[in-house]
Amino acid sequence: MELEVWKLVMLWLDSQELANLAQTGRAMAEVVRSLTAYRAGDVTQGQETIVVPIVNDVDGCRYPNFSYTPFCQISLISSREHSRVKWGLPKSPRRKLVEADFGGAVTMGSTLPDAGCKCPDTCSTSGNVSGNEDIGRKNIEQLRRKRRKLPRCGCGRLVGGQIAYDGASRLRVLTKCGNVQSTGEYDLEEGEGNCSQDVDDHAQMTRDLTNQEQAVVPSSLIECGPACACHSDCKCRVSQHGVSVKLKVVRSRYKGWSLRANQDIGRGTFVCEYAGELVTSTEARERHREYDSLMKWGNWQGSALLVLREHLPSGRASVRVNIDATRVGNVARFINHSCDGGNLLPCIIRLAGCPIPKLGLFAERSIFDGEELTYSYGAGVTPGQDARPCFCGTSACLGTLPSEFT
Ligand SMILES: C[S@@+](CC[C@H](N)C(=O)[O-])C[C@H]1O[C@@H](n2cnc3c(N)ncnc32)[C@H](O)[C@@H]1O
Repeated sequence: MELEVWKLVMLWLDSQELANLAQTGRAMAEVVRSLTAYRAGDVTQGQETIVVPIVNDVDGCRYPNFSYTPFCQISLISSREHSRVKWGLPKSPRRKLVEADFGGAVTMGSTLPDAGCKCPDTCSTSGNVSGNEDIGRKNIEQLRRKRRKLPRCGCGRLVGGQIAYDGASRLRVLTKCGNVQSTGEYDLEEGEGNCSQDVDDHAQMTRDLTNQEQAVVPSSLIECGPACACHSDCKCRVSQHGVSVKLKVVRSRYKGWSLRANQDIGRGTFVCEYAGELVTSTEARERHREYDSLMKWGNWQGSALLVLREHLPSGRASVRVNIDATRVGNVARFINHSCDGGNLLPCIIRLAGCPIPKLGLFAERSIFDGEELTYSYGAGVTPGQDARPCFCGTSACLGTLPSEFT
């Protein structure tokens, strides 16, 4: 069909016009090449402080089709409109990488005024000592004295009250079997449990939260948020500055795109949050159906629709948040599943004054430069009949990807 049109056009053009047309074609090809290079040079399109390159040594696919957003945004389109939008939402304006706008948007009319801290600049919890301050035992007394002058802050804590971050802003890691491993810092405030006490508390807490021994048990923590008085540089806002480590998006042979470390990453380091469109559960179900049918039709790499459920100790879900990063999302949308739980630890993060929790992804162990970043899409989820094959390649591989219709 196209060939016939081309012949028809050529019949109407004289040689000069043909030459002009060829020149225009070359110029347009150049523009397309530079746009492709720009897109492939940084998947974030300049919206993170760190450039994330795209590498493909496998096939001709230059870059993935989606629009980048550093933080979750509320979806303004219905599922019917959504199915007509092929290439994400209109690009969001360049943003300052502090999450005030996200917090502001979702807390409209529902800000919890008393939930935040009143710290003047940066918060004072024992885990939030500046990374430059070397906390040797001999300095503890000195720091204690310094702290007494500052207001005590309730932010930067795990569920249960333990300090969430160490002095270098690393999560005090909760492992897959549910133990906290201290990263070696000291708790400084009087009346606080020591590290071994934390281990016991967390082991108990995670036993309460799940019956599945090997499940990844997301920890839950609270950071300073829109209701707090402290500055955006506060040490209790670790997850609010976008991607924090060097990453790259790499094409893989069997799993489509994947996310890899582009530097060594220390255990407990915040890698990124899972950002995308926040959608209602009805909308999420409609999109799930749409993605399933797209999958049946062809060479589509799959959805990045994540359902975050927070459970009460009884096991009953208390909060459900649907984040769809398929058309609009951040680097987390490239993270593939691993049946052994992978090297990332999902952690529910609440910002003070913001009722919608988000999902942070932390290094569960030391990760080496070039290693693929993975986590489990759903431990204990029984795959349905048309579950897709899993290529995680681990000895724990169950053969199919976890998926459930919720
Ligand atoms: C959130 S996306 C991950 C990025 C995706 N690979 C891409 O190219 O955009 C989830 C999709 O990736 C693919 N995927 C993820 N983990 C996989 C695995 N272990 N084996 C096979 N495919 C996988 C599936 O198609 C899944 O629906």
